[in-house]
Amino acid sequence: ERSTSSFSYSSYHTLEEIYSWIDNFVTEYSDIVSKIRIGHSFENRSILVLKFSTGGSQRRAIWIDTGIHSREWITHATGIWTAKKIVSEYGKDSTLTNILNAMDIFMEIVTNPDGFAFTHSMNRLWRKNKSTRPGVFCIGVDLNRNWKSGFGGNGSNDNPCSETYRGPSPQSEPEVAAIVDFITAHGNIKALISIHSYSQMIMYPYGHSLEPVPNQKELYNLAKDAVQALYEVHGIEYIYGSISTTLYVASGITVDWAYDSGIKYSFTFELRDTGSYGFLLPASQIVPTAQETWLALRAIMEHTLNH
Ligand SMILES: NS(=O)(=O)N[C@@H](Cc1ccccc1)C(=O)O
Ligand SMILES: [Zn+2]
Repeated sequence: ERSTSSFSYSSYHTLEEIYSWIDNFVTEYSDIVSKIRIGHSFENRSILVLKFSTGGSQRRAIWIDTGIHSREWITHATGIWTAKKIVSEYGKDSTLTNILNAMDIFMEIVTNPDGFAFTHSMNRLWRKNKSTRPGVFCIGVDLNRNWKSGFGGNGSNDNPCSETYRGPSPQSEPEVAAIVDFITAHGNIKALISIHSYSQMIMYPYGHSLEPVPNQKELYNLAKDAVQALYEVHGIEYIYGSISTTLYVASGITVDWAYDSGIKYSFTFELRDTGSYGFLLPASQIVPTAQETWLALRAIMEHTLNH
């Protein structure tokens, strides 16, 4: 099917279906979207990023990633829906149009392709990547503990059999190194949003320490506005604050690295729900979740545009 019109945005999909959708999507909307291969996974799958751009070069940009934890299927599904929303709203929604007339958006939908394939084939609740090392019995590194900022601290584990195994060294995992290299080379990313599930939270750095970041008040108020915008769609209540004070201490995480790299608008989302279904959120909640999440994303992107 060449067009994306037969694709169900209210279903969960396999890795192959998502990669095929990406090809159809960039073909169909080639005037505004392109596909970039930023690297490959441990098992040699392509790591793909969608670039939304209306022109210019090296414009300020926003990074969004979903699926860094492979079992969090609602996040990939939300990313796909959001990609379609962006191309549908450009020229219609004035806020989004203003954002895309001045900035680019980069979206990595399947940030952990090996783990994601494994959740379909063998273990629905797999979280980590699938890296192996000589003499190490257990498989996989927690890609949200492998980043340089705060690496090795509390809230990460040096036991390879742990679900929060940090890996042997910062950026040891190709899935993390690919993003670090891309964002560093780009040099003009102004906001980063890393999307997880579940718990219904919008949080900002730091995770590795209880210390507030310099612009904590600004991030607190922006998170508050984003949570309110989300609530107004379907009445779903999120909590918000810094990661370490709102959730728990976690070290070597994406958003701490982003913040310390100069991306002052770094956020992490925990989507629906609060535990009734958890990682097994029914497909019937995909579109409602994506619809409400869009308002929060747009609020953060608009603030980034204007500051
Ligand atoms: N999605 S989750 O269930 O794995 N929870 C996340 C929570 C989290 C998300 C972002 C930064 C630090 C911590 C985790 O990585 O532990
Ligand atoms: Zn997660």
